[in-house]
Amino acid sequence: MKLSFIGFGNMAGAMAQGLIEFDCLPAQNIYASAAHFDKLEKKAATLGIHACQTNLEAAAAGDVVILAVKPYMMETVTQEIRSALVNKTVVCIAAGFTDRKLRPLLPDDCESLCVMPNTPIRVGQGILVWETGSTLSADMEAKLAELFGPIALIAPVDSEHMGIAGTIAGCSPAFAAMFIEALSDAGVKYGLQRAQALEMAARVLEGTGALFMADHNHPGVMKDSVCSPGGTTIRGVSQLEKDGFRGDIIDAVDAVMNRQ
Ligand SMILES: NC(=O)C1=CN([C@@H]2O[C@H](COP(=O)(O)OP(=O)(O)OC[C@H]3O[C@@H](n4cnc5c(N)ncnc54)[C@H](O)[C@@H]3O)[C@@H](O)[C@H]2O)C=CC1
Ligand SMILES: O=C(O)[C@@H]1CCC=N1
Repeated sequence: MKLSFIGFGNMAGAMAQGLIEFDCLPAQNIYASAAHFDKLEKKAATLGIHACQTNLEAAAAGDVVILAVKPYMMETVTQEIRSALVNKTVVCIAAGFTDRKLRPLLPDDCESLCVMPNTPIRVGQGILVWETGSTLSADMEAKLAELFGPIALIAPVDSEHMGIAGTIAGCSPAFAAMFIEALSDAGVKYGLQRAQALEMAARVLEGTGALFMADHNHPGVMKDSVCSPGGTTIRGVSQLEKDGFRGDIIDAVDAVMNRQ
């Protein structure tokens, strides 16, 4: 399979790197175009993929064309490459897109899918929110699931829930990074070296996530297993509740959803 990225920024780069490093696809099967060719060329050389001079050249090269520009550019870019999308598989990763919004931008003779990836796909720990009921053939759906399965949890959702699932998967790495930063700030405040505090904070998120994936215990049960009666942790938990920690997270998701 040959894969083309139209737009090769943070998200496309993370997807390509994940695919290559986890041996899902050889680098020479990946093509990309972007706004600035000189910048793209450097990135492409590091990964061993093909840098294309134009979007049309990149779109023509792939069996699967991944639309990875900003959402507001999608209309212009699809118009530009429309002729090259005939009989291709088109995958759109733009936030806020579902099949209903994407299809009018594409030629009739192509199959398409809307997904929402997240940046941890680069290290094989991603999520790929996947819109169900797409125009993909069963054969291509299986091929794409096989391609991305080793580097992402495939999360099928219906069109109505693409926005919220995309927010939980796609935006939350920023929220999680803020938690890591804040926890490390606290460590530094009490004298830890920044590098060690950051590694510990990141490992806490990684390890707690892994615990959940292993046991599927309710997070409340996981929290209780750390809080001894009259102990130290419950004091921190109590303060977080006073500060509205959980409400803040839900408010953050509301803020994203209200923008979509
Ligand atoms: N960054 C993230 O964590 C996630 C991003 N997305 C989606 O991925 C898409 C890309 O986002 P990022 O990679 O974060 O943005 P970015 O700003 O890092 O990358 C955008 C890319 O588009 C290129 N570009 C700009 N104009 C172009 C044109 N006319 N033709 C071809 N390429 C052009 C830029 O050169 C750049 O390579 C967006 O639609 C976003 O909603 C989805 C999930 C997560
Ligand atoms: O903030 C953004 O626009 C993109 C969508 C999901 C993550 N980043």
